[in-house]
Amino acid sequence: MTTAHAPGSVTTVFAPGEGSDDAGSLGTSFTTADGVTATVEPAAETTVELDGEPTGFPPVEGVLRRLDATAAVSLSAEVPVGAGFGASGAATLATVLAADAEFGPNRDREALVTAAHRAEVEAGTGLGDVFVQARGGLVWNTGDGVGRAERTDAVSYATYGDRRTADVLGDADAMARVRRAADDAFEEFDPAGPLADLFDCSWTFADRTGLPSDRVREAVAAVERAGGAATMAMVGETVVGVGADDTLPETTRITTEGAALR
Ligand SMILES: Nc1ncnc2c1ncn2[C@@H]1O[C@H](COP(=O)(O)OP(=O)(O)OP(=O)(O)O)[C@@H](O)[C@H]1O
Ligand SMILES: CC(C)(CO)[C@@H](O)C(=O)[O-]
Repeated sequence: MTTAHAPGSVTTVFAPGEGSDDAGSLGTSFTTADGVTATVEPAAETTVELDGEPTGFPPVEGVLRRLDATAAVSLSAEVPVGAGFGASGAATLATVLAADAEFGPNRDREALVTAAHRAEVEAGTGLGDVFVQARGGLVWNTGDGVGRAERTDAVSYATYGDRRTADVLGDADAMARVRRAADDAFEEFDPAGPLADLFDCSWTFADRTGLPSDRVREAVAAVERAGGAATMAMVGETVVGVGADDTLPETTRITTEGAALR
């Protein structure tokens, strides 16, 4: 039995990449210390459980097929699933690291991360989360290559429900709005600046995409009234904020640690 952990990741601005699927998306994201743990054991056929309950998990099942492995996968999530924390990517990345260590043949890390990414793209559950989760930190690509900053800021959040990323990525009108709004947001982005400025600029992006629900809008407004800054975690019913500690009930922090065996 082998266990691996991958951090969650929150994407605040994104745009689909223009190149091959393997290039990942453009955007700004940060990894969260809270993530997903996967424990993998040999089994005649693949099964997945999440926090003790049997479930279907297409990108996890897909990445095992890519390794030509069958396994019993037990996932434990410290962040909500389907809520903008990249839990699907974290589950897939932790599974592929653990499965390769358990079954061999000890592929290099880049090959495993690429396999996780392809499984995410195929399932429609992510466009680049696993690259961020493999690295850790504040990670961005606004069109000039990947940048990374070692940040450990505290972040508060509230989650109001789940929303399938695949539904949003498959909506052509929504994605056209996303592309237009991202172009402007990338011009404002300053990776060395305070997180509050990133969240303000990200909220301008989110607002223009039309993706935030009324509940998300109300929570962002409440944080702003309390003197903080907040935005929507793409693509979930989740608000992340700084500077208004009591307004959002949960807390996590940016981690610089990427996915690893435990
Ligand atoms: N109990 C569950 N609730 C929600 N999703 C679940 C559950 N069990 C398994 N899944 C799977 O988890 C995946 C959730 O993927 P999705 O991309 O929507 O969310 P996420 O990765 O947590 O968030 P995001 O991509 O928005 O950051 C889907 O493949 C879904 O089938
Ligand atoms: C698709 C996405 C913007 C939202 O889940 C992000 O997770 C990504 O880039 O993989």
